[in-house]
Amino acid sequence: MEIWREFTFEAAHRLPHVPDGHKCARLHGHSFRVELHVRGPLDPTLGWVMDFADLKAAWKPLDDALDHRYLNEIPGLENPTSEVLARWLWARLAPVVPGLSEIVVRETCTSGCRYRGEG
Ligand SMILES: Nc1nc2c(c(=O)[nH]1)N=C([C@H](O)[C@H](O)COP(=O)(O)OP(=O)(O)OP(=O)(O)O)CN2
Ligand SMILES: [Zn+2]
Repeated sequence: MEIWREFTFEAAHRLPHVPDGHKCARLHGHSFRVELHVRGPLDPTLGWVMDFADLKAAWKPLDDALDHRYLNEIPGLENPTSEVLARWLWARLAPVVPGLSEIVVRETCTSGCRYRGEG
């Protein structure tokens, strides 16, 4: 079974490697949305895969690191695309969230990235 919890944070970024004239080279901000998915067996007594509160606790240090920040200044996020951010989050969350199966990063309502720990 799989559960998920969604988190949001506000941050600014710019994409330094886009072609000349690309709008994303300019400093701008997003209300980022992040889904953390966890896959595992249903505990027969507790009736859950994992307490949603445990996901919230795992997210807290990431929120502290990202919310109301300029992402480009954060080590590892010098080119803060959704893809780079998803991989950056995975590296920090996989060691502390057993069964982490997927991270979804949404920059806007219509675009985002789904990452399952592959290359
Ligand atoms: N593969 C990726 N492409 C783009 C990323 C990204 O992270 N990965 N990021 C951006 C920009 O950050 C941009 O802010 C978001 O892109 P886009 O969806 O194009 O933004 P809009 O909502 O403004 O889209 P419109 O259709 O132009 O309204 C760009 N590409
Ligand atoms: Zn952007």
